[in-house]
Amino acid sequence: MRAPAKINLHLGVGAPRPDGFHPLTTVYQAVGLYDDLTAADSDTWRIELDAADYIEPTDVPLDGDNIVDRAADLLAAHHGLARLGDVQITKAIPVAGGLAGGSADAAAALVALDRLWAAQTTDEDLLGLAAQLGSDVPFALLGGTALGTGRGELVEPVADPGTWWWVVVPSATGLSTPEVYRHFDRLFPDAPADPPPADVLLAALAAHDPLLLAAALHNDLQAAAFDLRPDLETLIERGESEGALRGMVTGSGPTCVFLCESPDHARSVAGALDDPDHPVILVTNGPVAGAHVVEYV
Ligand SMILES: C[C@](O)(CO)[C@H](O)COP(=O)(O)OP(=O)(O)OC[C@H]1O[C@@H](n2ccc(N)nc2=O)[C@H](O)[C@@H]1O
Ligand SMILES: Nc1ncnc2c1ncn2[C@@H]1O[C@H](COP(=O)(O)OP(=O)(O)OP(=O)(O)O)[C@@H](O)[C@H]1O
Repeated sequence: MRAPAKINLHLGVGAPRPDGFHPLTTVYQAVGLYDDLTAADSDTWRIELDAADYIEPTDVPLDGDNIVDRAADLLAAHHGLARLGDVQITKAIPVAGGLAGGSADAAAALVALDRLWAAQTTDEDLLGLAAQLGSDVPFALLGGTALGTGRGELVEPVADPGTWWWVVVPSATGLSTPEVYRHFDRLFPDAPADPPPADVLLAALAAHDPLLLAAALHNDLQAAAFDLRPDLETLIERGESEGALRGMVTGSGPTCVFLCESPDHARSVAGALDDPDHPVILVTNGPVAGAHVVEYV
């Protein structure tokens, strides 16, 4: 199985609900950075990790705190099955980066274990289980480009013809998603109950106009991320002065993404940003498929 990272092209955040979650209007796009996951028959349960060289393996828990472990528990309980299998995660999505890497693994695990256990879970039930695992997990199943509402777990595909090019700049240290939301609450105690809508962004996507999209990119968590990590604002200013159409923090950060006109343009912006503070710079595109089976030959 292969599952993609996401970026949020629009992230409108409202005042916290009684359950503590924030109502969102978000536009997700799945981009071509992937975690791979395989699940094999076993009479025990085990998770192993193989991480890209820019990922610190100790950042990913391998015990019950791994979201794959939780996904397996939930799916097994749903069907009254025993949780058995050998799971191998090959991680390339930066950890705690705002790219929903854990959510990608959870989505991949649900689909891989459903096949391994011949459980034949319906799509509707898979989406329901995904939502219990995390707000970003249903989108990792769906992929493409989608409007997310509720706390982000209600997803529906939107029109996004063509391909967009992105430079993705992860950070050596992550940001905690709950901490960024808490800081948003401190900065914006009067946030509206209804999150800002995504209409302008959706129109830019449908028109496939890069300048319109650049102007429409929006992230209500960006101010909180900048406050916690002032270096991110400097990085975005640098990327834009190096010619990116627009730079933005994705999700709760700290990963920054830069919209570019073409693969060549993206490679040139990536080259200009390369420095000792940013040893990892990735060029990718979207939209791409959600969690899907890859047959290895
Ligand atoms: C920042 C985003 O990545 C944007 O897509 C998501 O909103 C985060 O989604 P996620 O990591 O799947 O988040 P969850 O695992 O559902 O929630 C983790 C924590 O983030 C905060 N959280 C998350 C989603 C949301 N709509 N409001 C929140 O306040 C809550 O403190 C929650 O306890
Ligand atoms: N399979 C996993 N991969 C990565 N992190 C995991 C995994 N399982 C549990 N975690 C824990 O979850 C935390 C958040 O990781 P993740 O990479 O999903 O963050 P994120 O990309 O910021 O998520 P989001 O964008 O959905 O808020 C990590 O710090 C780690 O402790």
